[in-house]
Amino acid sequence: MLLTRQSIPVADRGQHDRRVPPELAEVHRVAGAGVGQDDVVQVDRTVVATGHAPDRAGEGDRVQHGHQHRRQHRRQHRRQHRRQHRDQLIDLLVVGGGTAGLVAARTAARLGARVVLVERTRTGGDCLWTGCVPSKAFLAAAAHAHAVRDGARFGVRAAAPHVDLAAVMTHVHAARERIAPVDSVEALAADGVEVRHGTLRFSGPGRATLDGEVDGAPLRFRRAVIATGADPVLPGIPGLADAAPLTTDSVWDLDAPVPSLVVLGAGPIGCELGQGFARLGTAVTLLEAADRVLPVEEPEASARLGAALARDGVDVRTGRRAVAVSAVRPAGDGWEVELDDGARVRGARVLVALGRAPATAGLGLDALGVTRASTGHVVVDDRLRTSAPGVFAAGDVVGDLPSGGALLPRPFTHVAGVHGSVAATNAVLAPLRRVDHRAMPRVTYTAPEVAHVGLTEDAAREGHDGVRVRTLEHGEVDRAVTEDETAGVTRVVLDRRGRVLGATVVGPRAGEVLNELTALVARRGRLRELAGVTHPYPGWGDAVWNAALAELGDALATQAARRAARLGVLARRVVPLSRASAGRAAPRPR
Ligand SMILES: Cc1cc2nc3c(=O)[nH]c(=O)nc-3n(C[C@H](O)[C@H](O)[C@H](O)COP(=O)(O)OP(=O)(O)OC[C@H]3O[C@@H](n4cnc5c(N)ncnc54)[C@H](O)[C@@H]3O)c2cc1C
Ligand SMILES: NC(=O)c1ccc[n+]([C@@H]2O[C@H](COP(=O)([O-])OP(=O)(O)OC[C@H]3O[C@@H](n4cnc5c(N)ncnc54)[C@H](O)[C@@H]3O)[C@@H](O)[C@H]2O)c1
Repeated sequence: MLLTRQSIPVADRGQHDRRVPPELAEVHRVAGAGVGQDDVVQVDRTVVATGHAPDRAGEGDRVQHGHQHRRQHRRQHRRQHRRQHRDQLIDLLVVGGGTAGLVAARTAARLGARVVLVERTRTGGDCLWTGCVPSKAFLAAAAHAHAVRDGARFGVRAAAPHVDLAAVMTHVHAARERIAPVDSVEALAADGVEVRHGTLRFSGPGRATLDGEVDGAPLRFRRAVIATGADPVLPGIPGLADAAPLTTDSVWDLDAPVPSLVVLGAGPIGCELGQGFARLGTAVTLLEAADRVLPVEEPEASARLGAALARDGVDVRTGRRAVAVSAVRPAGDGWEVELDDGARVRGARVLVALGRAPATAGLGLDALGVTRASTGHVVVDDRLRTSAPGVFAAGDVVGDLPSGGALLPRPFTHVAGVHGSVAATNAVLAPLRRVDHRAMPRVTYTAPEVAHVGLTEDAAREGHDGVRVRTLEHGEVDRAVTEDETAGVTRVVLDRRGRVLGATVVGPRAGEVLNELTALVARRGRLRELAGVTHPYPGWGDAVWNAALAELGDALATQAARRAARLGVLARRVVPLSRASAGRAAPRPR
C-alpha cells in the first residue's frame, strides 16, 4: 500500500471523504491494483487535505497553499515514480527453464511473487529433451528387442527382431511430446509465471539483459535463481571433433541404423546408451578410464553391471582412455579410436559420454559477484545461496555442497527439482530451508538397474565406527527366481545401532525397491523397523524385508533377549490361561 498513516474503508462514507483522490487512483491503476468499494485504501492525510482544501484563505494563504500544493505534488510524483519502479521490479528472475528453473518459478509464483523465467531454447530442459525422457524411452525399445531375443529360455521362441532405428526414435520423440505440455510456456503462464525467450546475461546486481541487448530495457530484479544446467563435455582428444561425435544433444536425431559404436565413458550415460544400442543390434565398444563401469557405485554393483553388459555383447574396456581418433581408410568406413595402451577400436560412430560441464559461460556471473569453482560450477551453501546477495543457484549448475566428498550432489532431475523448490522459497521468503543431500537416491536404468542411496560402504567406514553390511543375494528372492533374474544383490550399510547409512540394490526395479531404504536413510531409521511392515509376496522388495527380518532375528538372538524369552515361556508354564489370552472371537462368558 502507498502510505500507511491512515486506513479508510472506501465503503464507509459516514466519517471521512472516502473518494479515492485522483492521484491515488492513478497510482493504483499503474500498480495494477483495482480499488473496489470494499477495499481499504491507505490514504495520506496531507493528500486528502490537498484535494479538499477549504477556499476560505486570503491571498497570502493562497500563495502559501500554492507552494505547498506544488511541493506536495512533487512529493506525490516522486512517490508515484518510486512505486512504478518498484512494481516493475521482478520479485524472482529465474534463468533456465529446465527442471530446477521450472520448479523454482512455479514455487515462487505459488507464493505470490512476480516471477519471470528466461529460457534460451525450449522450456523442459535436459530431462525432457535430451536426458531422462528420451533415454528411458530408448531403453524401453531396447528392452523389447532384448525380450524377443531372450524369450527362448522361457520357452518362447521368435525370429530375431528387426530393429528400425528411425521408428525407435519416433517412439522417443512421441514420449517427449506427450510430456512437453506440462513444461510448456502456456502451462507456466497458467501457473502465474511469465516466460521470456532469449539468452540472459547479468549486467550487474539486480540487472540483466536478454540476447546481449545493451540498449534494450534491462530486466530489473530483486532476487534471482541461476538454473542454467550443464552441457556435454567434449574433451580435446586429437581428431575427436573431426569425427562429429554423437552426444546426448544429437543422438536422438539419428534416423539410420548405427552398425557399430565406440562409447567414451562408462558413467550412467555410457552404460545406459551403450547397453541400449547393443540390445538394438549395434556392435558397441565401451571405454572407461577407471577400473570398472559406474565407478562411483559400490564395486559389487559395477561388477554385476559389467557382467550384464558383456552378456548383452558390449565389448567393455575398463582402465583405458581414448588418446586419439582418426578416420578409417577408405574414408566413410567410420572411425578408429586409439587407446592409451596402443590398442585400436573401430566404430561407425563415436558417442561421447564423459560428463557434463555447467552452463555458465557468458552469463555475466562476475558482474553479479557470483563465485564459481574451478570446474565452472556455481558455488553455493546448503541453502543454495551464492556469494552474491539475493542470488541463488539450483540443479546441474551447482557445484559441490559443503556436505563432504561422500555426499556430493550428483546431477539428477529429482535433485534439480528439490533445489528449485528450496532456492525459490529461500529467495522469496527467507533463506531458512536447507538441502539435505544425505538421502538423495540415484538410479542407473540399465538392465539390471543400479540404485543407490546414502553412503557407500567405504565412505561409511571412514566416518563411522562399527559399520556392518547386510547383503542379500537375489538368488534367495522368490520373485527373482520366477523371472530368472537372480544375478542381483541388495546391500544395506548399517551403523553400530543398525541404522541405515546407505544402500545399493542391483536388479530389476531396483529404483522402486530403493524407496523404502531411502526413507530410512532420510530419517536415520533402523533396518529392523521394516520387519513389522508386511510386504506382498512375491515382490522384488522381499530382499529388503528379508534383510530386515534377519536384522530383527539377530537382535533377538542376543543372550539377554534369549534369556528374556526363556523366562516368558517358563512364566507361561506356571501361570494359568487367563481370559485375556483368548482372541476376540472367543465366546464371552455370561
Ligand atoms: C542422457 C541423459 C539421461 C539422464 N537420465 C536421467 C535420469 O534417468 N534420472 C535423473 O534423475 N537424471 C537424469 N539425467 C540428468 C538430468 O537430465 C539433469 O540432472 C537435469 O535435467 C538437470 O536439470 P537443470 O534444470 O539443472 O538443468 P537443464 O535441464 O539443463 O536446464 C537448464 C536450462 O537453462 C537454459 N539456459 C542455459 N543458459 C541460459 C542462459 N544464459 N539464458 C537462458 N537460458 C539458459 C538451457 O537452455 C536449459 O533449458 C540424464 C541426463 C542425460 C544427459
Ligand atoms: N539414470 C540417471 O540418473 C542418469 C542417466 C544418465 C545421466 N545421468 C546424469 O548425467 C551425468 C553425466 O553422465 P555421464 O555418464 O556423461 O558422466 P559421468 O561423469 O558420470 O561419467 C563419465 C565417465 O567417463 C569416464 N572418463 C572420463 N574421462 C575418460 C576418458 N578420457 N576415457 C574414458 N573414460 C573417461 C569417467 O571415469 C566416468 O566414469 C551423470 O553424472 C548423471 O548424474 C543420470
